[in-house]
Amino acid sequence: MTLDRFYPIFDHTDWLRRMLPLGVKLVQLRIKDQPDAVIRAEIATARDLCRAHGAVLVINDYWQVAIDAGCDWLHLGQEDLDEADLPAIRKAGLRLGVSTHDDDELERVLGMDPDYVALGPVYPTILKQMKWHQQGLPRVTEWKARVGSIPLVGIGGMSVERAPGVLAAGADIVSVVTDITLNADPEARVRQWVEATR
Ligand SMILES: Cc1ncc(COP(=O)(O)OP(=O)(O)O)c(N)n1
Ligand SMILES: Cc1nc(C(=O)O)sc1CCOP(=O)(O)O
Ligand SMILES: [Mg+2]
Repeated sequence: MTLDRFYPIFDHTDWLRRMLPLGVKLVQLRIKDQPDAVIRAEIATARDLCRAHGAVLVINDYWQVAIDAGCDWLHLGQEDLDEADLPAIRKAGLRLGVSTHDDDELERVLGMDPDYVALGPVYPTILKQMKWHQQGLPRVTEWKARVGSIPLVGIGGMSVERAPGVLAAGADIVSVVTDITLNADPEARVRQWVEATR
């Protein structure tokens, strides 16, 4: 399966309702700090919306809920991987994307046969505090050489204007949050993303 090159991340299914009709074909639901019932309901709704629009849905963090809901894709970071039951995830047939930020993390995840590898933050991000400031484009090129045929996702500080350079440096996919969610016109911005990455 070839994943779309445009990979937005949203924290609520209201965003999916708005953006899936515009041509988003790969999307992550990244919910933080919500009660279990909300998380389960949101994941089930996201699953149904993405199926209806022919889009690939990636669930961030909540691997057990994703299994229970019959989802197809998960994203896990390094700390998530410490807690996750990888054999159960694989047995359930879920595909797995993983975060990396340095050499040790990359070495660790290459042994897990991931379905994509994310590198970040390529540019500085305002979304969350991280101990890494920015990896830069040469690092994207280095990571692609190391992951080979595994799809490489560039994340962190992405914009429509930066995406072509990140793809040219070796990323297969560009993932983005605030360039869309903080934009004055998120729908128009998503249309620009779709245009720039198709
Ligand atoms: C595509 C993509 N890349 C990286 C992340 C970050 O995952 P993680 O390090 O587990 O941090 P949180 O997103 O859970 O705060 C991601 N979600 N998606
Ligand atoms: C969720 C996340 N993970 C990152 C990583 O480097 O692992 S950077 C990031 C935030 C991306 O948001 P924005 O597009 O607004 O910078
Ligand atoms: Mg996580």
